[in-house]
Amino acid sequence: MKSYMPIMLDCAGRVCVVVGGGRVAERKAGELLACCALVTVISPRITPVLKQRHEQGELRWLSRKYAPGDLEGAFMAHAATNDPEVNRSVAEEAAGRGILANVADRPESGNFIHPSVLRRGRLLIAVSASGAGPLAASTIRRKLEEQFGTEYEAYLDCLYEMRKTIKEQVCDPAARQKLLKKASGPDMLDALRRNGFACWSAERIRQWIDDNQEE
Ligand SMILES: C[C@@]1(CC(=O)O)C2=NC(=C\c3[nH]c(c(CCC(=O)O)c3CC(=O)O)Cc3[nH]c(c(CC(=O)O)c3CCC(=O)O)/C=C3\N/C(=C\2)[C@@H](CCC(=O)O)[C@]3(C)CC(=O)O)/[C@H]1CCC(=O)O
Ligand SMILES: NC(=O)c1ccc[n+]([C@@H]2O[C@H](COP(=O)([O-])OP(=O)(O)OC[C@H]3O[C@@H](n4cnc5c(N)ncnc54)[C@H](O)[C@@H]3O)[C@@H](O)[C@H]2O)c1
Repeated sequence: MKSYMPIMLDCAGRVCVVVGGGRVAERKAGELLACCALVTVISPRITPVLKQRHEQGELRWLSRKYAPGDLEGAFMAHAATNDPEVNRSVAEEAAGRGILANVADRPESGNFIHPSVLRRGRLLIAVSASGAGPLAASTIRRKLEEQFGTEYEAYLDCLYEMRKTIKEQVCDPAARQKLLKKASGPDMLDALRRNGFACWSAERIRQWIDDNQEE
């Protein structure tokens, strides 16, 4: 069985090339734009959504067929055309340049695959069936959507503020570690739930630190 390394990749400001302009290219470009990559789509035809995003200045579109050399300067490439030969050429160029490549029709000729993704603000859950079947991954992701509702966005935003304040205000390493552990535990989720998931004020956070430091 193929075993993949899961990582969270920072693509912000990096040139990511998507070859092809159909439904699959649209999905991959969407994920890239969600993480602030500089997206270039190369395809004679593109979907209405990609066209709109191009018109809004969100991505670059080269309205032509792929040509070898198009990956120069790219951080990552997606081969997502409906022509297996073209996808193979893109994969070969990417391999020659040593860049990250995802190949839609022959995943084994690239060096990464996409998981099914659930985003709740800072919370990101990625599910992969390691190539066994994308629809299985997306079914599991849908189940997780029920379990991890939209409240997790507010919860993690609040936790972020709490951790920042704890790090700023508590110098003693042992006390700090104890508070960070407590803030990340299930009690905090319950406390926020009781409060309708409204984020605590800076004052309320400081109060919580004082109360819990004394224990
Ligand atoms: C999860 C998701 C993420 C995403 O793409 O962003 C994803 N595919 C999704 C949808 C989807 N894929 C396919 C259909 C049509 C129905 C069907 O055929 O089943 C649909 C449904 C649709 O399009 O709506 C067909 C398909 N997919 C691949 C092949 C080629 C092959 O397997 O060899 C073929 C046959 C093509 C053909 O025969 O023409 C390959 C891959 N697809 C992967 C990911 C990677 C493995 C992930 C894993 O196993 O964990 C991998 C290996 C490479 C990659 O793409 O990175 C996304 C769901 C998003 C969500 O809903 O959450
Ligand atoms: N990995 C996945 O998630 C997944 C899911 C479904 C399908 N697929 C596979 O992905 C591929 C694309 O699927 P789709 O539904 O987006 O297809 P599609 O037919 O909707 O789009 C294909 C796109 O490729 C472009 N194209 C064709 N030749 C080109 C060239 N020489 N240079 C640049 N662009 C070119 C076309 O203009 C079109 O925009 C297919 O091979 C399909 O088997 C993968």
